[in-house]
Amino acid sequence: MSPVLIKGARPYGEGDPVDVLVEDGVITAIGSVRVPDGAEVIEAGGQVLLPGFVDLHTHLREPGREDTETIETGSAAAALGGYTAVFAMANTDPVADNAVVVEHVWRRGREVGLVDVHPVGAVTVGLKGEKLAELGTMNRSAAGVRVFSDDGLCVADPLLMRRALEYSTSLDVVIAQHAEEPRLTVGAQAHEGERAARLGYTGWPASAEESIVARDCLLAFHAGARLHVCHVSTSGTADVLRWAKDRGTRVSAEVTPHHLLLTDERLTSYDPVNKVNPPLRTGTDAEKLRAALAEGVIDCVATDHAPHAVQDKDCEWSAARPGMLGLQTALSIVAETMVRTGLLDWRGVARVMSERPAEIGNLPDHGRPIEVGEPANLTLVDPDAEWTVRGPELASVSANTPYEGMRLPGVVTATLLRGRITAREGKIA
Ligand SMILES: NC(=O)N[C@@H](CC(=O)O)C(=O)O
Ligand SMILES: [Zn+2]
Ligand SMILES: [Zn+2]
Repeated sequence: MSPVLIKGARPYGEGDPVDVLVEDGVITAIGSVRVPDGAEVIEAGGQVLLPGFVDLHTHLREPGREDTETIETGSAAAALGGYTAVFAMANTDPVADNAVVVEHVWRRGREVGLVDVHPVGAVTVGLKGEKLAELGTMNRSAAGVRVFSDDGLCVADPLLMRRALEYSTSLDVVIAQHAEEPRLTVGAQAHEGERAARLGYTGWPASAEESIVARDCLLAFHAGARLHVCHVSTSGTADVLRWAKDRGTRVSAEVTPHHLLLTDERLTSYDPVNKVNPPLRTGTDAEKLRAALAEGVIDCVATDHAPHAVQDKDCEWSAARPGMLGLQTALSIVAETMVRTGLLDWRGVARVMSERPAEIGNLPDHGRPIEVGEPANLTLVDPDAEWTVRGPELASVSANTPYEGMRLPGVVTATLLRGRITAREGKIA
């Protein structure tokens, strides 16, 4: 593997530009560095250098729905979006609820080699919410599963959730919950509020999320277990998290880029590209979520990248599947909602997109400081450049981006995985 010299980059967007030399997958020099023989040179021109992003919440759809995304195409989207590691959710077909499936996903991710693909294991067999899957077997498999979730569905039974949390403590793994009380969201189509009412959609109330988060925080507290809350969407959930953290609960939480930027005002377009679970909420929710992320009450950003086929999106709202693409647009949405607004600086972006997710997902080689001797998982971002989102040009098989045609700030210009360039100038290397 040839050395890579990143010339004139600003780590965390701070200070004067420096050269960063990468050899054998490790950062070996930072400062003013002479170009070594055979080195690939990246002229950074003062761009922002960050630790490679880590996504705790991705749907890669393989096995089962390769017509919408594969581990290969999803990995490409991730690398182009600045990611060096992703956690692939278990709601595949077959479900990733056993060692065979999680090892398959993990191996395929390694073969593709663009990002580290860490399979999430299901909490319950077949995501049915009836009995616990063999968490220990998945944890001890080659895939080394460290995050478990029934995402797409909520582990609604409190006894089962309690057992999962208690069992998780002996494995030192985290249970990630899709917080949705199913009894409160029967037939739900959109955020419960004035807009949904006017359009005649059954509402998805904030309380369906908040009641599960409150319950789970209490269960986790009493079990001494680690809980991770997926895609926080309401300001009330942020309040519950603040309370739970204050009393010492081992809880972490993520917010998606779309819940930071988009609101239920989008409903009036009737375009199912805006249908997602949990639904787009109000402008006040989005504002409070941004503040909670800046404050650390919400730990990190996760994409909930959810590719869907044309026939599952280009249809009547009520028949459409929920979910939207996220991997290639996440950095730009964070730049727009958090950096341009002054809520986070680039060091803060490193925290919410790399360091915290790596800690929560227990990835010791990711989210590391940009220092000599550290693994070279790195992302170079041009903070001043802008680009226009075009669904069909994204690397995903699917094209269901809610940002179609939008001009966004922040362009990922290079991604390095263990010292190897995986993406460069918008192309897979
Ligand atoms: N977010 C979504 O709307 N959809 C996800 C499932 C999920 O994250 O709950 C999917 O798998 O399509
Ligand atoms: Zn979910
Ligand atoms: Zn999801």
